[in-house]
Amino acid sequence: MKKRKASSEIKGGEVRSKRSRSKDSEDEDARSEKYSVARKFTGSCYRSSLALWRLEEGRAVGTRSSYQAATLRLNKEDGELTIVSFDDDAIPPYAILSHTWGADEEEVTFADLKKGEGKNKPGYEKIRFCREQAQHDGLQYFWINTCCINKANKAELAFAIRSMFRWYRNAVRCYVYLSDVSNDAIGSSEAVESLHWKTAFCNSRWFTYGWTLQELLAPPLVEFFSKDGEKLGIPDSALQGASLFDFDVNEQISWNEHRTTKIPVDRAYSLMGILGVSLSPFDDESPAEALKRLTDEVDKQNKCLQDLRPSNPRDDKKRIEETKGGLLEDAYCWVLGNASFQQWRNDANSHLLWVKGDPGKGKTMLLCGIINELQKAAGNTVTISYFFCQATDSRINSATAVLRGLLYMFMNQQPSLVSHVRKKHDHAGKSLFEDANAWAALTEIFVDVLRDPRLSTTYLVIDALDECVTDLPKLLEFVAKQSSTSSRVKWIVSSRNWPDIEEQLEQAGHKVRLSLELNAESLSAAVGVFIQHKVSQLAQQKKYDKQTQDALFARLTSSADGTFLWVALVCQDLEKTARRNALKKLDSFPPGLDALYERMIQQISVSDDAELCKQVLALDTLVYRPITLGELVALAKSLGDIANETDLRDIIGFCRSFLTLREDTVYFVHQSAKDFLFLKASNQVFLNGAEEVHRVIFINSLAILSRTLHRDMYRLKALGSPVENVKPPDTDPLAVSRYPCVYWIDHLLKSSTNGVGNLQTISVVNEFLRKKFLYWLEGLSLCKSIPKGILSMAKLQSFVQVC
Ligand SMILES: Nc1ncnc2c1ncn2[C@@H]1O[C@H](COP(=O)(O)OP(=O)(O)OP(=O)(O)O)[C@@H](O)[C@H]1O
Repeated sequence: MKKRKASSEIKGGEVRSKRSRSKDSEDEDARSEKYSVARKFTGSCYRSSLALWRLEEGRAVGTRSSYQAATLRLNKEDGELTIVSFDDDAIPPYAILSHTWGADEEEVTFADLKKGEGKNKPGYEKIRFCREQAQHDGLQYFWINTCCINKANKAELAFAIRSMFRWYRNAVRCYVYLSDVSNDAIGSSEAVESLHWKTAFCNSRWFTYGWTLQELLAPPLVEFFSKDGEKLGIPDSALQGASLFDFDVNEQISWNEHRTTKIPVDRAYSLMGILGVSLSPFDDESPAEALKRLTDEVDKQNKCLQDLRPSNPRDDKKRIEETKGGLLEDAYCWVLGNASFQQWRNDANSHLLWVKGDPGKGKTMLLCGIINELQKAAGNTVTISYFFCQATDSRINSATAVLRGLLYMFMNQQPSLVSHVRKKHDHAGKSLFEDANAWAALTEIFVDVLRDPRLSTTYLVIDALDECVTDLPKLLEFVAKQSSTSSRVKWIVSSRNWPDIEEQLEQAGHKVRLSLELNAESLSAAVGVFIQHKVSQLAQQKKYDKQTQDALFARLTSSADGTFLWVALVCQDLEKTARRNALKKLDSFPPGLDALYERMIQQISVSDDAELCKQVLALDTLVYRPITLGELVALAKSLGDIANETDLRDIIGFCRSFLTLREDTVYFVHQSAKDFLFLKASNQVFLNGAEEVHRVIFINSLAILSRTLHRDMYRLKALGSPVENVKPPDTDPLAVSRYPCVYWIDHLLKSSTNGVGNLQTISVVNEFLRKKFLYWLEGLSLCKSIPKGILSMAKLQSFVQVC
């Protein structure tokens, strides 16, 4: 194999590769060498990505390992520049310079500084500018690509190219030095002056360079300066805010379309950081090949992220806030001044905050507010990963789902961390996150991420631990252990006052507890704000007079007992009550959440549709995920006389104190409503026991599946079509079969007392499997639920064996 000879240097954001490799060298060769370089990096890049040297006037001192970039420090005492080394996880705040390069001989290089030379070069002006600006901004450290990378060291150079986006992103400030924009017009009228620099600004070379795009996009704060060091008035807000993940890949690539790089292929490489992927430059690669390699890598990365996330926690947060009626800042901001919260936030030794309280006390909304506040305070200089468990949604009610969601959010904010997931995902694919070993794999990845020095200060938030239905003990053990290990990571979890949770979180060191019951005064004031908001909303909507408003306010205040949900449920009921009956109705709401639910079930019990309502409530309480109206109609067929969706909508309307419809899917208004029915009203809802309802769902499921499953349901024709590429037909033949397909075995197992089935049941199952087994597998695959199906089959096998 030929030895590859390549050298490159970074130029004003340009990577210049002096490629001396013969044309006929094979890719294989390049790849193998590239990987050997890449392997060398892994050792070092985790240890120290931004190493610093010490420089004194004209002379460098100190030690420095290979391929570490240098950052300059201004000595306060003598005003001299020093270069100092830091480990990656201990880098102090620094400024970074973005600029375009002048001629080679004009720039001050790393070698110049090492020899104590370069002060007479024109490029020293930038160093002087950056030093003064950083000093002005109270920053002792700054980084400039001309002189902080030893370009003679290939490994260091390649490492720098791959790390550049991160270095720009982690800088506290980025100064864009426009050497072709001057303030000559100063002294002219304000309008002329403004017009002058704005024209020069728009025409600046800086905007046409490929590499400067990432220098514009990555940093949290970008400021523009003329060559005279005058700050130009570009509003910071225009350059801040949206995460690059919010943009489509093609759109991001198009941003670079009109930019140039000295070496054409570098236009593709300059997109690496922006697109969040890492490639080592190949010799003799054409721009088209590089772009193809880049987009292939982005595709792999996207596939990995798609497989990783059970749902997007950011969307879940938005949905939860919306369905709970919108987040009121004044109803959660009390927590910011709370002593326990402040201790957790400010004390470096407090790593875990446990927010605990009874149902409906506002924990979920409080955590939504805390996330917003942390984001506001820290911007994108910290990583905030959060997850909202919801027992009613099987995608987000397990310990593995929590880790997947948190990891997904990490990757979203720090794409370089994806490498930890890719290591395993590239081999195993999606099953990595779903098979029997998923927990082991995910915890391993998670620990690697938490140990990665590139991870910035991090907040991890998990809401509603009590709604983690599968493997909660494992999750608690993991949280307790991990929250005690890393000082850069702070955790917040919330749950109801469950002794099991308390017991396991007890194991965590450095924890702080925030009990809502023990903060009754603050909570009561917050509920007061909420009541005020709800009363004025209702008054507007129902046109209440002053007397009704006052009576409503007084009644809600006296009975709420610090429970937001009680207020929300009463107001929801009043929305459906005629204005003239409001005061009368008001007196009928008992204080306390359970009493309120009890009254609501009583009301349903005396209505004309009592039986149907209870059957729907019973069925909805026992299904494993929220089901659509269509699925409900199909599953409820033999429960009563519900003939169609319109009837069903009416029934759900009667059950509105417990159920709500969103985009044709039936949800519980709140987890506590479902818990109440299951735990405290089971004798009213499950007239013949919960097993009987499970049995009906199981029987109906098999009937639906026997009717709808057949060969090639989506008419794919070709065998082996990847399920990711399959789109359901307009009229989906599986529309009502999805739920039964995935969950029929769960209902079968729950329909028998002590897990033992009778012979009649076994023969029904036998008949179904004999006739439909392969079609069922096809259905599971189209529902993307093969892993769940396999686990269910194992359970079925054990069940059949004991019969
Ligand atoms: N800050 C807030 N802004 C607006 N509404 C709020 C706020 N806090 C609570 N609420 C209202 O109170 C209801 C209950 O709040 P939330 O769901 O957060 O309680 P919880 O303590 O998480 O309950 P559970 O433990 O039973 O899940 C919400 O549906 C919402 O209507």
